[in-house]
Amino acid sequence: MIKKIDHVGIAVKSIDKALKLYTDLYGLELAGIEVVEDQKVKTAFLPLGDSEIELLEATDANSAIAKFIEKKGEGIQHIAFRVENVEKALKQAKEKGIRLIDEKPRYGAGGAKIAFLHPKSTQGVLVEFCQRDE
Ligand SMILES: C[C@H](C(=O)O)C(=O)SCCNC(=O)CCNC(=O)[C@H](O)C(C)(C)COP(=O)(O)OP(=O)(O)OC[C@H]1O[C@@H](n2cnc3c(N)ncnc32)[C@H](O)[C@@H]1OP(=O)(O)O
Ligand SMILES: [Co+2]
Repeated sequence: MIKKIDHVGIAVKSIDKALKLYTDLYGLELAGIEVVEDQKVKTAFLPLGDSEIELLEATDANSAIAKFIEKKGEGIQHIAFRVENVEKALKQAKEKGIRLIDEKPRYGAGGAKIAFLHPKSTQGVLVEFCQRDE
């Protein structure tokens, strides 16, 4: 079902500040910055091999990212698995009794279709299913 790690989502207070580390020290290239209103986040994608780093900054106090940082501080917030078809993946997860955060796909950065599983069902890892129609 999952084909690869599409990206690792890292919650940061400031993308500008975090970018210095990812570009200057790690030598990654910034591929793009996109605000995803629906998720109340600003994202910055940095390709890394077959995957990407996604830096996430809250655009609103009610953002999942704002709450995450409030409670846990900055850090790895989710892992995104690339799937062929998000709807199918959600159906399979639901059939296996996995608690869904999203019953239907939502808009993801770069026009991806994304949906989240609840960490309570996934050994404490917030998982994002991510479909990109390349
Ligand atoms: C757009 C872009 C893209 O890729 O295109 C994105 O990624 S958007 C990325 C940002 N958007 C999202 O993350 C959307 C999905 N996330 C959510 O709906 C929410 O963050 C959530 C439901 C996972 C948690 O909501 P919340 O913080 O209000 O809830 P709570 O604080 O009560 O958390 C409920 C339980 O989940 C745990 N918990 C909360 N957040 C995480 C996390 N990131 N990873 C692992 N566990 C987590 C808490 O410790 C708690 O466990 P305990 O009870 O044991 O303490
Ligand atoms: Co993501």
